[in-house]
Amino acid sequence: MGEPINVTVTGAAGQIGYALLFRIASGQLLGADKKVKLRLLEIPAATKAAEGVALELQDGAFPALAGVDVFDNPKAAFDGTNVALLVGARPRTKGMERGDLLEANGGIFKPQGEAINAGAAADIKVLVVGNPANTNALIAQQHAPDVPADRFTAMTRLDHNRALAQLAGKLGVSVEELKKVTIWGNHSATQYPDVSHALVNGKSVAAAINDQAWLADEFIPRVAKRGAEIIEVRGASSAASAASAAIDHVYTWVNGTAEGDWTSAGVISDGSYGVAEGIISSFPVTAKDGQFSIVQGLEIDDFSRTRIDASVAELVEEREAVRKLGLI
Ligand SMILES: NC(=O)c1ccc[n+]([C@@H]2O[C@H](COP(=O)([O-])OP(=O)(O)OC[C@H]3O[C@@H](n4cnc5c(N)ncnc54)[C@H](O)[C@@H]3O)[C@@H](O)[C@H]2O)c1
Ligand SMILES: O=C(O)C[C@H](O)C(=O)O
Repeated sequence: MGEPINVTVTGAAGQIGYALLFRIASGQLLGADKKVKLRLLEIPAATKAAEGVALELQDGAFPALAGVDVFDNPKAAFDGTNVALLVGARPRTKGMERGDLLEANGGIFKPQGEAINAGAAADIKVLVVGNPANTNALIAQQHAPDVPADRFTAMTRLDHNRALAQLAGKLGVSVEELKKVTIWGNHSATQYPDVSHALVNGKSVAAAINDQAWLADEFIPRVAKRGAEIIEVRGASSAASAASAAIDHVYTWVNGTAEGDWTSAGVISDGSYGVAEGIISSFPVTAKDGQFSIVQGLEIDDFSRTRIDASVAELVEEREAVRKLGLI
């Protein structure tokens, strides 16, 4: 199995943490052939609860789990870490948009970025889940100048999975029959779930659905507002599905995308598709040898252009807002 891989999870005593940690311990984050050492970071008021989770992890007797440590200090928690899952942040409640959390949560990601810069392993990979995920990832990245910028990613895999599930339901197929679905932009209601390149068993999804009104007026808002729907129906923000998407994101990053397919992830923009350089935006990405690459050369029609531009404009505004708050 080789040396254990250090995985730091922030917000370890929270809802997502509880759903996530046991899946990591069972080997689903990186592959069952790799041992993991968990490093749980919490605020001081919640370290006791995190210690309780650590006891339960021990009780799972997971062969892939090489150890669990609990920290209340980011410098210690990120020291030598290979994979960092930045989950710890306040979730929104009914009636809020994720952007409303910028002021409440943004401050968490500056010291964490600095701690990653100071002590993480050279191969560090960071996934930001805490909302607003894209801009929080940007804040962390901006405070880690010695870490390659492409190691900071934000989670839009949950949106991607939601899109797959909605399309599979509409078409009466299994999710594995779908390929090349894309989420563009922000993990917010402005995101653009795009099926214009998507395939079902090798044929165009748009042609198979043959209903532009359903795509524009039902599918897109359903996916983009699913987080709010979960909060409304469940009474709390999504947790197990978010944990599942975090597992998928990192597993794909490390183990690669399948030939002829791609996934969606918030990655630093190099200006591809006219997306403002330097923001963390969701793109269609492939993964190979532990690296995400933005899929190049896709045709963007007028409908897609308008939607991508709207979400990117929101991300640029969020960047301005955190500049004004002195967070970057
Ligand atoms: N990107 C996505 O798709 C997605 C999906 C679901 C939820 N989320 C977001 O994930 C975040 C966590 O959600 P949750 O339901 O687990 O919330 P939660 O309130 O149950 O847990 C959050 C935990 O983070 C801890 N925390 C707060 N500040 C911290 C810090 N500075 N360092 C370490 N830990 C800290 C809290 O003590 C708490 O235990 C929220 O911001 C939520 O909106 C994102
Ligand atoms: O919507 C939220 O606030 C939680 C999360 O980002 C989600 O998409 O479920």
